[in-house]
Amino acid sequence: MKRMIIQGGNRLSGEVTIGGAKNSTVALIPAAILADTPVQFDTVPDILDVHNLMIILKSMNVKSEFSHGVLDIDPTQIIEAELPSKAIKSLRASYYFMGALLGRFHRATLTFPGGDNIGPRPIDQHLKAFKALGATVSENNGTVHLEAANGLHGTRIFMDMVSVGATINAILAAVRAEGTTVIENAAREPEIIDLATFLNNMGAKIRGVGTDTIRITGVDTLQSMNTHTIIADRIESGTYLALAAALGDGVMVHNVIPEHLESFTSKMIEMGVNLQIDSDKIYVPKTTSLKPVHVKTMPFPGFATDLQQPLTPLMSLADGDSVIVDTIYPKRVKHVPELQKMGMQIEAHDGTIVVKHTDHLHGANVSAGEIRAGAALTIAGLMAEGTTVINNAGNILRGYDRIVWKLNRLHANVSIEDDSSVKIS
Ligand SMILES: CC(=O)N[C@H]1[C@@H](OP(=O)(O)OP(=O)(O)OC[C@H]2O[C@@H](n3ccc(=O)[nH]c3=O)[C@H](O)[C@@H]2O)O[C@H](CO)[C@@H](O)[C@@H]1O
Ligand SMILES: C=C(OP(=O)(O)O)C(=O)O
Repeated sequence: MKRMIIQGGNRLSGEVTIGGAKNSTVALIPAAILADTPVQFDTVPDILDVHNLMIILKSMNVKSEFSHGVLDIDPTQIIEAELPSKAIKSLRASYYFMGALLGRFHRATLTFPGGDNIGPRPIDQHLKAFKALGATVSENNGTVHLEAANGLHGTRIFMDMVSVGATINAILAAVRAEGTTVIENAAREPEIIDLATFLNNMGAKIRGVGTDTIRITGVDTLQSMNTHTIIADRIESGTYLALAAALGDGVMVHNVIPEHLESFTSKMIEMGVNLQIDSDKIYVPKTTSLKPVHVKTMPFPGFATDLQQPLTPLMSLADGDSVIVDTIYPKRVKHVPELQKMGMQIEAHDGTIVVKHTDHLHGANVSAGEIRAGAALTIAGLMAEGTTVINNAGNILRGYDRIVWKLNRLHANVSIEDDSSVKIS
């Protein structure tokens, strides 16, 4: 098990550069197996999810190499093989191999994915989309088998709820299907647009991404001609903005797409943070007084569920009660009892989180139950007096690019140890 050790109390200042979006990257890597040529991605975040996806690729004889933010994938010698269930279970997005393998081989067998433990995460809409496209679905002992014996055929799919994962999986399966597929009530997250940009540049015909109706006309081949640069991670951006406002003496956050963060930055401005927003960077000055806010998480462009936790330490500095209602994952409250251990006045009841003004946080031994709970604990640990040990720090490293290095460059004092007490960066 990995632990993050934080010596709290340092004020932060300087510059930080945001990496490529985790939620784009983890869809782009499975999408790469749909190509008939090698593909290359740039600004790839160095996160555990990427390394686990590379293990899954290897099991299919797909070579990949990752160095200095560039990931090369060669799917031209791909074979059908049993996929490693440990790697599949280590992340959520392994379920994108369902759509991608269906698109490539018209069949797929996978164990159920893992990912953050944030309440029930059914995949009924993914399976509904595969069935509509002509696949049969059978489940046995935690394994899903998909088979489209007569190929995949374009169809109309109305999603019962807005789902990022189901929208992406439907695109992956439909992109090489025969005919036209229309996805209605589709998710509109920027990462879906990024995926479609990658596929369209290889010859796919995907129209309407970013709206709730996506039209995909299947093509016979996908061929990559150029490097795909992954969009900036809006959740990592929001995390550093919140951290900078909570304990910064002036922090510049580079490589940000402000349009992807409007629901978040507008809340910070409402709190009284004087953000200076430029075209691709945001400066966070030292904050003096903060007002409480109410947040309701919604599908994009609403306030992201992945950003409610990183905002809680900042909310604890406001001069009143802030309220969070997570409508996407009402049970996503793993950060609450851990933050309480550090002295934060925070409570969760019936799907509502209330954060009260807290004068003093102290270091504690806590656990990152999921990635964004880990982000909240990291910020709280940096604000607290004394030492904080965050157990299960692997959950943080699943999705935060080179976080120890980035934080220490801002003058934090953070390290990661594993069970053998070996320090890693
Ligand atoms: C790898 C990735 O991109 N992960 C993101 C993705 O997760 P993920 O794609 O798993 O989340 P979804 O958008 O699918 O989930 C949205 C809601 O729909 C429900 N649902 C979803 C699918 C389904 O078949 N049935 C169903 O009931 C879920 O339980 C949830 O309440 O979007 C979430 C919501 O923005 C983010 O928190 C995750 O960071
Ligand atoms: C919930 C998240 O990730 P995943 O869907 O990969 O578990 C997240 O990034 O906050």
